[in-house]
Amino acid sequence: MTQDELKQAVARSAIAYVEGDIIGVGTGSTANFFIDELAKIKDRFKGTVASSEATAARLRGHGIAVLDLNDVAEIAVYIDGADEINAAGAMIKGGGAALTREKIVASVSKKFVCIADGSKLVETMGKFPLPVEVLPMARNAVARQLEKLGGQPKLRLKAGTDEAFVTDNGGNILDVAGLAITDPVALEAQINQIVGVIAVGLFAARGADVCLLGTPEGVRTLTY
Ligand SMILES: O=C[C@H](O)[C@H](O)[C@H](O)COP(=O)(O)O
Repeated sequence: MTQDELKQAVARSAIAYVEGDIIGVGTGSTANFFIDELAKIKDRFKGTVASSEATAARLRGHGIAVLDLNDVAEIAVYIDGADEINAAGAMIKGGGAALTREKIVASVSKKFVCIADGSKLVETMGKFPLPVEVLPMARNAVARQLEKLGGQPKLRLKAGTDEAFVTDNGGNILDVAGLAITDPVALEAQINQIVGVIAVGLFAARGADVCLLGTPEGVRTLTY
């Protein structure tokens, strides 16, 4: 099975977790497969809250309503991919630069269902560089603080240019390599304290409740 086939399989399995009127929808290639599956049952719910402009555009392209989070009191389930996930359901996210909105939508959702191909399950997180969204004026100041934590931050660039990548929120991203994340909850709290950080792509204090993991033997369900 290809990685895309594994992603498609978990996206299909995630449909069983869709509940309530409003669905929280993540960002990325796995989330995109999920959106395509969600379109097939769009008469079963009222609308969605999107974690990025790209996700909102794909949902609207399928004729699915996208609501402003300010108009939504409660989300039963949030479904999204991850760059890494550990045995406790803590994740690194933000490879697709949507970490801040993903964290916000996840924070108001009762259940977080992570959908990922098997390669994302790791023992110790940190091989995937940890994305940190920062205010542009603070990017060098934040980078110096991240170095003190043992990381090697690198400013994410717009593909094929030497200009800084700009997120949906007007922020920049520092991708921090070299961290062996043995205590994700503590590191998330520590990075959140750095002035100039908008959000860190560690989802540990609020991790996944369920992970649907695509493997060649089938979809494994991990619950936390
Ligand atoms: O910012 C992007 C998100 O956190 C994605 O959920 C994450 O990067 C995983 O993406 P993919 O499903 O493309 O591997």
